[in-house]
Amino acid sequence: MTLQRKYGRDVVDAVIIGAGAAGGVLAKELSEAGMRVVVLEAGPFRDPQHDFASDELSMKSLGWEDTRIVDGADPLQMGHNNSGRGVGGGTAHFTGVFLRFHESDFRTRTVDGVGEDWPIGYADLERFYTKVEKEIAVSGPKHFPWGSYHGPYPYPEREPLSPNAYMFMNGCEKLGYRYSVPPLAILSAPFDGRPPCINRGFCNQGCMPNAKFSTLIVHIPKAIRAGAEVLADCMVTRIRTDASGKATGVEFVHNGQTYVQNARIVIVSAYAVETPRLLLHSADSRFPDGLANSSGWVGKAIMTHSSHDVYAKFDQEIRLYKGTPVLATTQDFYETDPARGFARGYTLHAHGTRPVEFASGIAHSEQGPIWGQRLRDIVLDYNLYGRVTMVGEVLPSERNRVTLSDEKDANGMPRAKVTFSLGDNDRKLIEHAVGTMSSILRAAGGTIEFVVPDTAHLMGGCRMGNDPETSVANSYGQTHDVPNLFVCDASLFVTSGGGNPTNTVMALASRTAEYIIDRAKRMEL
Ligand SMILES: Cc1cc2nc3c(=O)[nH]c(=O)nc-3n(C[C@H](O)[C@H](O)[C@H](O)COP(=O)(O)OP(=O)(O)OC[C@H]3O[C@@H](n4cnc5c(N)ncnc54)[C@H](O)[C@@H]3O)c2cc1C
Repeated sequence: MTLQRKYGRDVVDAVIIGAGAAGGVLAKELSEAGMRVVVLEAGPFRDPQHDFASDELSMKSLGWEDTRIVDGADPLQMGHNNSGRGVGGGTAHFTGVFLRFHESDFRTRTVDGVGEDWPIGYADLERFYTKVEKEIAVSGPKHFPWGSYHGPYPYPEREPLSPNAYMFMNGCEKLGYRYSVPPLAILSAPFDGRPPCINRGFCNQGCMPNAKFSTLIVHIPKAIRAGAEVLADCMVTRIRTDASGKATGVEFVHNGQTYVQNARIVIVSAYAVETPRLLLHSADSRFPDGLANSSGWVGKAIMTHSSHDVYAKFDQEIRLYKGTPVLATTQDFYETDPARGFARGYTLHAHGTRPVEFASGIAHSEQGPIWGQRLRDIVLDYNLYGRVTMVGEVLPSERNRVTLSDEKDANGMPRAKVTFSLGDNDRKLIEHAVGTMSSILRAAGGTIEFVVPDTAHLMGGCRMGNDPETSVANSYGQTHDVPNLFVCDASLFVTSGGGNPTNTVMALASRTAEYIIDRAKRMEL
């Protein structure tokens, strides 16, 4: 079937590659400012009521399932666990924990002598955090104990209706750790035609009732109302440039056919693996090492969060499937404490899980491998398990990177190769966090049974910075080499922070949108 296009023959103001967390924000902001915008999204345009199912296995399809080659000492597990595909991107099946970064996250080199400083600080993002949180009615506590922002959040905190959250709070209480219901991009009361959460607990399978925010249901519909054209199932395979070195548009594939979209500004919001992959693949005679890559930093310093889970067995039922997965959190271990012997820190969440994730997790736990009758016996006791999960800072390393492999995908694009190894500091941090998680579970009355190594979230690979020799883009995502080419997504992150990243991704996108609108008005782009 031929692709129906509104702006097919036009040079639009902006083409946005990827309709995820950042792409959604940009599409809404730019089109509401009167710019003519085309959004190209590799995955489908889903309807939550028809296309989301309360089914753990079938909803794995929300993840980016194309093959990626992984290597390094700690190869990352790709797919549903860390990338989304389809309008909404990762926000369609993310957990909805909506934290701000702390001030120290932007200055780890200065404060702790590790990582790198960002070219911006918390203060530069503060009003964008506030704007994004208000726009999607983030629910949160009246007083959040950690970081620079202590609330109140736009909507009241969620009732922690989850036995796992109560278990966690009980354990923290006994040990003297502070805890809180986290800020969540999940409604606690009706907002903008959407209902409050009814605790079905299928956040990671896509929220059918629309109580959980995603750009699929919030930003993209607003962008379309403002005139944006959103084309789903369109995989961008190349960014085009002209003889003067400016970006002129993109090539994309839909149903096996290649199309071109011309634009005055090209914005890549394809996430931490696909953004560097596309820039590297867009090499031409003028940019032989890939677009925006005169520094050699495209693809470098990709990061994840360490995300070990600790499971304990209790005498009473916990039922990890009940309610919103994360309803209790502590950031008491977020900042560097020299006595611990490593830099930076982590967030801990009481984190629910469904049976398939439980079974596949414990099967490769540090106590494993576990399979066969033993696995069946353990899963029969699923209701008795409680779980705590960490979100640990992983320091950037030049060696952790995305490159192009020799293998090609169905569109003839080289598959991404993702090389990743944890560093010494990362391992010490994990060991400490596993100790803290275990002590909380024990204090709550549980017996530790399984420690499951895991990672979550991707960041970096096109880091921002002031120095064009050691970074890909400035703090607005404008690439140093091609002034009308922007990167705007999690790949801009300089460090990973020790908390969930999406509020920061969206705040950065909101800031970039303001910059582009301002420059476009003054004809400077
Ligand atoms: C299971 C899970 C739970 C999570 N929980 C949380 C949480 O609780 N809190 C939190 O803060 N974060 C969470 N995250 C992380 C969050 O999803 C990401 O931080 C966020 O989505 C990143 O936004 P982005 O705009 O950089 O990329 P994405 O949202 O991933 O969007 C990128 C989009 O680009 C599209 N794309 C890629 N390549 C191309 C191409 N060549 N052409 C066209 N389109 C392309 C993709 O299909 C995708 O839709 C979670 C993630 C997962 C997977």
